[in-house]
Amino acid sequence: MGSKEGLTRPVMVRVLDCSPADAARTAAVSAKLAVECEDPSLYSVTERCLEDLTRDNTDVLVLDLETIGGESALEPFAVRCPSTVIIAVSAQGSVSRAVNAMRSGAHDFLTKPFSLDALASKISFQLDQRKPNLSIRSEKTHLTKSASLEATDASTPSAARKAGALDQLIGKSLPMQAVYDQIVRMAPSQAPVFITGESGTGKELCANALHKLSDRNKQRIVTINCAAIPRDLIESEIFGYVRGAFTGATENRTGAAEQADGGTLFLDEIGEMDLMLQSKLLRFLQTGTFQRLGDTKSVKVDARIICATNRNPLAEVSAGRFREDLYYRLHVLPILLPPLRERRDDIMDLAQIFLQRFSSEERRGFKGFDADAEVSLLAYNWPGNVRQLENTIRQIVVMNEGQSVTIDMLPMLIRDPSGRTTSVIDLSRERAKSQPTIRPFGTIEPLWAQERRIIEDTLVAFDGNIAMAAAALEISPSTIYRKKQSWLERSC
Ligand SMILES: Nc1ncnc2c1ncn2[C@@H]1O[C@H](COP(=O)(O)OP(=O)(O)OP(=O)(O)O)[C@@H](O)[C@H]1O
Repeated sequence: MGSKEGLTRPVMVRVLDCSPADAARTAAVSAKLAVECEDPSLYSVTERCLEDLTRDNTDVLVLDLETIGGESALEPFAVRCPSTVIIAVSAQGSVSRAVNAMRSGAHDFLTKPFSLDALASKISFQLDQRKPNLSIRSEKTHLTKSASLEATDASTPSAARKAGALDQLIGKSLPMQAVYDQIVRMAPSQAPVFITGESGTGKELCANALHKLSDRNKQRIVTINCAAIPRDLIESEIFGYVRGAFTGATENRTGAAEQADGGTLFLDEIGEMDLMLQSKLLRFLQTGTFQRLGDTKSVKVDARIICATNRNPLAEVSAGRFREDLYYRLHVLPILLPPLRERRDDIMDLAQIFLQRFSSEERRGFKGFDADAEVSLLAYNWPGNVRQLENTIRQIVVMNEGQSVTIDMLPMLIRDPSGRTTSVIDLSRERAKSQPTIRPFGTIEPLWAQERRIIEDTLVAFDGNIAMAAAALEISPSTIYRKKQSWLERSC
């Protein structure tokens, strides 16, 4: 078996098929490829395969759709190994199945039974597109570094950490190690990165690490939070405007896209962007050019796009709130940040580092947590994720003295075992029950006022943190911003 020019290590092929005979037959494709292959790994159980994808290097993954539960179950595979060639196979081939499989992350599709030559040719075509990636050195294999990674001297998560690019991200759990690996692999690329994850899971930190590890790090990363800016101002924030474009535009202003020229444009909470602006962003992605508001000239900009959302982007597409074509333009390199409750191994590491940081900032002598406090921190569900843990530890440090954090220093919400599963909404309902609002008999509180009370209660419970309150209420932060604005307007 010869080695193709440009490939510097054996290719790793994995096959997932609940029929061991089919899996073995498919795996024989490795003998037909014009590249050197390691012994293929065969799986009949989805979970085992997913585990190995998180841990080890994978170049080619052949997935039987009946085994994984259909094409909609493909996404976790694509998310875990964004640079792997994924070929979906199925005994029930149809055009719509093939299209759906490719939309969910497969690179190609074959109907069973297929010839090994057909499979080999599809794999070879895809591998040819990825030659540079195949020379990336992974921690577990011995490969040659790619030129761009050498430039930042951060071709592995541990090298990236040594170089300081991952310093802000704390957590050694397996899901976070997989995230670090994705960051390191995706950073040198020019393709857009799409980060998803609940509020407070570290999406902004992740975007900053991607920028720091890229060869664009000499230029700026410019962040626009689409939820925090009123909708009618987002366009001018991103694309800028010229004097006279609207009332109050007294001078020309460059937008975030121009400021990010040569660097990175990070569009946080992109799910909040309205459909008209989504079209303009799509045109910018397609052409690299845009017009400032009120201008007729086009501006050309070279900015790498990273975007993030705490919504489910595919559900937003289905609901018609997010353009499908924009989704596929942006969703090239996906990163999914796991919620804290799914990586409990990280809770005490994070808590300890926050405790040290805030003790030193606030001149307190805290050194650690006693056993009961630790048990409560570990048992709590953390709906506001790392941000909630960080705020909780800061609050404890500010409000208490001592060497060890004890259970009575924890907020009631976390310390009360019966409250561990109690949501903030439940708490505000309890509060409403115990302190009924006194209103004249027969009057009914208007809906907006009731809504305002619930939102304000939740904000109090989360120390005014809008993102966390929004997550607990299962609404978007922009809804809270807009409601606050409307209450202000009512009181004027
Ligand atoms: N892995 C982590 N290590 C250390 N700090 C973290 C980590 N993840 C998040 N944080 C901290 O939690 C807070 C929220 O992080 P960040 O803003 O990146 O989250 P996010 O997912 O972008 O939130 P949102 O969706 O609300 O914008 C920040 O103060 C950040 O420093």
